[in-house]
Amino acid sequence: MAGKLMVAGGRPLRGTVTVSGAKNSAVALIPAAILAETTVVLDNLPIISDVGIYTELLTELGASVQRNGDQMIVNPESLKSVPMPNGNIKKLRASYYLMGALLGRFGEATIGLPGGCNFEPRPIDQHMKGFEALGAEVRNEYGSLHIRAKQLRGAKIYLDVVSVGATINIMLAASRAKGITLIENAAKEPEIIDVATLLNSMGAKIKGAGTETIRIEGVDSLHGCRHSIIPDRIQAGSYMIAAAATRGDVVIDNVIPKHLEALTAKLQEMGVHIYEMDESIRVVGQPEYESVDVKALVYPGFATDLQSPMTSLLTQAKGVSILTDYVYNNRFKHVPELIRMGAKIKVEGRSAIIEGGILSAAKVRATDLRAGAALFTAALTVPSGVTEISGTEYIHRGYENLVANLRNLGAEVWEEESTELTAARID
Ligand SMILES: CC(=O)N[C@H]1[C@@H](OP(=O)(O)OP(=O)(O)OC[C@H]2O[C@@H](n3ccc(=O)[nH]c3=O)[C@H](O)[C@@H]2O)O[C@H](CO)[C@@H](O)[C@@H]1O
Ligand SMILES: C=C(OP(=O)(O)O)C(=O)O
Repeated sequence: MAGKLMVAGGRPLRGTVTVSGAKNSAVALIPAAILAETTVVLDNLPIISDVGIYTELLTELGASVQRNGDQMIVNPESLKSVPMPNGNIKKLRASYYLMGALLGRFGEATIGLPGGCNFEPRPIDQHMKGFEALGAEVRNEYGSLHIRAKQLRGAKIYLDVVSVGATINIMLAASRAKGITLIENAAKEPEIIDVATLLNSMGAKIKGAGTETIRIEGVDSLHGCRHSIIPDRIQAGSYMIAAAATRGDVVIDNVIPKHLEALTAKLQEMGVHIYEMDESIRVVGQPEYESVDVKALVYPGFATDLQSPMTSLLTQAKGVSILTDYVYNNRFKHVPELIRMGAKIKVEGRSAIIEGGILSAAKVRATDLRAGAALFTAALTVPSGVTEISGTEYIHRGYENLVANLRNLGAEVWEEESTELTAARID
């Protein structure tokens, strides 16, 4: 449903919120499951639209998929490598993992170019470079990639850019290649370790996930297993930022505090009080914050997926902060919308220069998932009036139960069906 999120801000968030499993793991683990020849059970799945679309994609491929709350049972016994040029494949970015998974399982895949949050061009040349190094032929015809290999063979692959998606896609295909694959300059995000853990439980032989060199010894077949998904560090980080922005006091539960170190350090530098427990983090907001400079980098640096909501928090600091994204060249679609809410922000190259000040209610549009996070964070700080955020379909890609969670924390938030008929802004 195209909807709008209505936020009457100005209330500090207080209480406890429990974070779901990680979107960026889930959307890789679900396709990884089809490499198995028997049933895979995934626990702690987030209930978000990306997972719903992936459930449909697996069904279209002939797998039997059962969902019970946060559990998914995938039986891939009747799976086929059906060409998937259009439809659901275009609805999410991580559909590209079906390329690696089908290539590993059947030696062939025909998959349309991915959709999802296109806040800037997001090439997948490194994925293709990896498949080709493994011996596959890749043809791009009418917006679909046809990938074929008579026999995948292990290879040494140096990634020109550190890419989460390319690292995982190559791991998926290489786990069924003959011989040894080395991925050099691999991404180190926790979700990569999660995927390697699942594949190893399925019988793969992967070492080094979480470091810059991953070694995969191909195996002849993979089998079913049961796996629990890691907590979503981006959802957790978003609640931490919202708690600080509203000067609230929130315990965020079901987190791995180590995954959030870069954010925690930055919040502390601003003056936010943070207490880490084994599986939870308490964030206690303060009346005043110092301005800081933030650099979004690959893991373990500050996550680019948190830079948009962080932009909103920095509007609450004294003075001028500079936020630079070194992962994406131009991930600032949230900035013009924040400016509509009275924020003083200038974008120069890959940096946003943010001057602190009070925001006001406005009608704004989320054009991607984390732009949505930036907007609900900003709206929660607005002292009076109701902010209307359209584009909730993006927000539902990555935040399980957002409205209920924020309401439990004392926010006045609700969702309404959008009556906008066109993409043009009518306000
Ligand atoms: C489903 C998922 O896990 N999505 C995450 C994943 O996206 P995704 O895996 O798509 O992002 P990448 O890590 O691949 O992208 C990092 C950078 O490398 C560039 N690049 C990437 C691949 C490629 O073949 N060529 C190339 O030039 C991209 O344009 C980008 O500038 O990591 C991003 C960076 O942490 C996060 O923002 C996304 O939330
Ligand atoms: C950009 C994101 O996701 P995706 O790569 O799935 O579009 C995100 O989670 O912020």
